[in-house]
Amino acid sequence: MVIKVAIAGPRGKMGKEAVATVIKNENFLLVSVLDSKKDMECLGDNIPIFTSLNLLIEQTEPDVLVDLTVPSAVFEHAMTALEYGVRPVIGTTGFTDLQLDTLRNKVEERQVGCIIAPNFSIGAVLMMKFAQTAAKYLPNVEIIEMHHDQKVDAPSGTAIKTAQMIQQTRTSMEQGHPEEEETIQGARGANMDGMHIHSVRLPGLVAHQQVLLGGEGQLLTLRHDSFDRASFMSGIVLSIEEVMKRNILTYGLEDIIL
Ligand SMILES: NC(=O)C1=CN([C@@H]2O[C@H](COP(=O)(O)OP(=O)(O)OC[C@H]3O[C@@H](n4cnc5c(N)ncnc54)[C@H](OP(=O)(O)O)[C@@H]3O)[C@@H](O)[C@H]2O)C=CC1
Ligand SMILES: O=C(O)C1=N[C@H](C(=O)O)C[C@H](O)C1
Repeated sequence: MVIKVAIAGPRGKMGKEAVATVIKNENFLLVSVLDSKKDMECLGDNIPIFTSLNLLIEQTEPDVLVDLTVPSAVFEHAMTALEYGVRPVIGTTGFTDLQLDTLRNKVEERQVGCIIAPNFSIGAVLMMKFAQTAAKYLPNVEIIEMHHDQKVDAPSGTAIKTAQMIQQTRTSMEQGHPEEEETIQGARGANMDGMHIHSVRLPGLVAHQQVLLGGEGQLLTLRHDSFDRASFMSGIVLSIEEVMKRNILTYGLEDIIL
């Protein structure tokens, strides 16, 4: 069966790559795209562009909506898609806990699959999994995520997901000196359950993360680098295929890939 796919954010850095990936996959048919401004009638290959998700769904009937947009738009896109029975595959980051819970309830109510993947690259998923295992033995954790300077959310979705996975194995505790004080606010980064997350934004970067795990006289460093957005494409293909088989909300690709 050919899977009918729509993509939100087709002119973005990720969206462009995803459009090319879906078009060249013979098991998928790109039926439409959702843009914030319709300054073209059609994308190449006569793919219609919509600015209204409702109209896009009613007129082109996709099976799956791939969202690669912005934190301020993605939640509404996902809720609308689920309402229509269209399965979201979401790469966009910046969800609040409340939004994730609301989506989970919506998926349960509609019984329609939804995949939220903070990171589509296999290397990043492995890094998160290895960090989760390591933190059981080395519970002093600092996460340093580094991205291009056009990124709007901080910390990255990958860093948040990494810390959440580590929380499942690490005994909850504060780190550093009990009386430590910041001379400049923010110097110790964000504090998630005692773990510290530091966000670096620089031109020239794509997506990079280090997880530092300290112990007595030792340091374990786990590092992943995406040098090119091609690194995310096989995860998008897998998610489109997998979301068609599921009726639950899947948050993170570790349960699918590993
Ligand atoms: N899960 C993963 O593996 C990855 C996730 N990401 C995430 O994907 C998202 C996109 O990243 P990236 O491509 O770098 O960002 P870009 O800023 O390059 O692209 C975002 C695109 O979304 C469009 N857009 C904004 N609002 C809407 C809307 N309401 N409807 C439709 N389109 C809209 C923008 O159009 P305009 O500028 O005209 O408003 C723009 O073309 C981010 O949240 C990022 O964190 C990125 C890489 C990997
Ligand atoms: O904005 C990006 O570029 C990326 N966003 C995702 C995140 O927030 O973790 C995934 C990847 O790191 C690239």
